[in-house]
Amino acid sequence: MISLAAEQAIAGSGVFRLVLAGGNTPRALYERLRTLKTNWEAWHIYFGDERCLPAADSERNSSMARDAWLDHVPVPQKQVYAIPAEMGAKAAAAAYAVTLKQVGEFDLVLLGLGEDGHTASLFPGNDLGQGVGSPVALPVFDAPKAPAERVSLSAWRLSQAKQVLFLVTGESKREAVMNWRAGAHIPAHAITPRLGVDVLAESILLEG
Ligand SMILES: O=C1O[C@H](COP(=O)(O)O)[C@@H](O)[C@H](O)[C@H]1O
Repeated sequence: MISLAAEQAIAGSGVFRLVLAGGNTPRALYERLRTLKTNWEAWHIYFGDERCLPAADSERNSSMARDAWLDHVPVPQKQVYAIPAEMGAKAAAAAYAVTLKQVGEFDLVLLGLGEDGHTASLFPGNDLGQGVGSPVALPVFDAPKAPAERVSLSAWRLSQAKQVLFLVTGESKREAVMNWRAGAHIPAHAITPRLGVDVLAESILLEG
């Protein structure tokens, strides 16, 4: 799906605008993408969320993506738009909104799903930035998963995408997926691109 989305976007507009998920789930996929035959010069890489840690901290989502994939392919460095979370959540959210100012619809947004239903760094009970005209990026100070301070694209901005693909792996995510399927308003439910979302669920026994 990623390779097809890239081909179609590059054929249509000359660029492929991809938003990356963080966490552990996408690591294996990112490693596989190292061998993809594509025009890497056309790829523009954004991040759905980031943890407020020093720039090269190994727990950062951007570090994982670089280590697993981006440092191994010739994507121009200036086309990897990391969230400057080392500045602190508020300043980084404002700076990333400026970075995204000239960027229209993303071609593909990759997202994960936490056991509590969070996606990117949009956690249950927090402002998800769902309404039209919500801020592009939200500072988060009380994430229940460490670190507490983070930056997340809003649900509204993540939904400005031609395609959205959730990557979900492991039994521990089953309840969240079942709740989502049953219509529960978990944060993932707030991602509403015009063509809907795709969910790739691996190693999860789904009933019904
Ligand atoms: O903290 C985060 O969690 C979610 C899910 O991560 P996973 O390790 O369970 O796959 C991730 O999508 C998000 O980007 C990340 O910051």
